[in-house]
Amino acid sequence: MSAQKLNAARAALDYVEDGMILGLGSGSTAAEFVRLLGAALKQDEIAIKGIPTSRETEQIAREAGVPLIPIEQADRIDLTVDGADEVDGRFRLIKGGGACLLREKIIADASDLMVVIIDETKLVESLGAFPLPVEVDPFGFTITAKKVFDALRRAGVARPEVTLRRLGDGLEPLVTDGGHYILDCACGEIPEPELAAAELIDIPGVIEHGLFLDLARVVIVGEDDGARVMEL
Ligand SMILES: O=C(CO)[C@H](O)[C@H](O)COP(=O)(O)O
Repeated sequence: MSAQKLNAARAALDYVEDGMILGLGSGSTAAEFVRLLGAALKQDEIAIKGIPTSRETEQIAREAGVPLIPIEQADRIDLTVDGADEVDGRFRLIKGGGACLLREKIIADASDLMVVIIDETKLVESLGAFPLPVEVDPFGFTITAKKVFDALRRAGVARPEVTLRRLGDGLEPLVTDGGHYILDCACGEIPEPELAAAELIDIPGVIEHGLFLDLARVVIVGEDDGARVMEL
């Protein structure tokens, strides 16, 4: 775990208050937050209820002693703390490097506040160097992949490359917690993220995409010896 990720995760604890329902993000930075949260709950006299964004985070939360509730028991979520693959100056994000984007977006969208925790490498001038993950139904995914390519072209991406994400052995497709596939879309740059988002979500086989627009209100950038908190 890098010091920057750890420092970002630690700074996010300041946003946690007694009685909150918390969305627990996925990925290595969010996992660190969950572990620190578990340790803080043992020390402080506060109680929270967590809702994990992935099976992996659920496991980490259980090991850390963070109490969990099923999402169906919450009609709203106070705060979500999650990582990101890229963050631009308008707090627009690419997420889904860990293939958890659907649950992450459902939970972020249901939250009063989304706090994003990242290291300095995730800050970008414009989105798209990190391949955009698009979660699709396995049925007809080759047709959906062509439609995704066309949609990205219409959104101004010059030469998108759309690749099915596979497991480490390179043979089997990766299957998400929700039973879907991931298409990784190398774009280089996404000139108009809002247009790309609108085009992608219009495709029948697309379940969700990794562009998180107008969701994050706080970005905490971990540095080597602390953290910088930015609020919109
Ligand atoms: O979107 C995600 C998972 O779907 C993660 O938040 C993202 O990939 C960042 O991960 P890490 O903190 O390990 O760099």
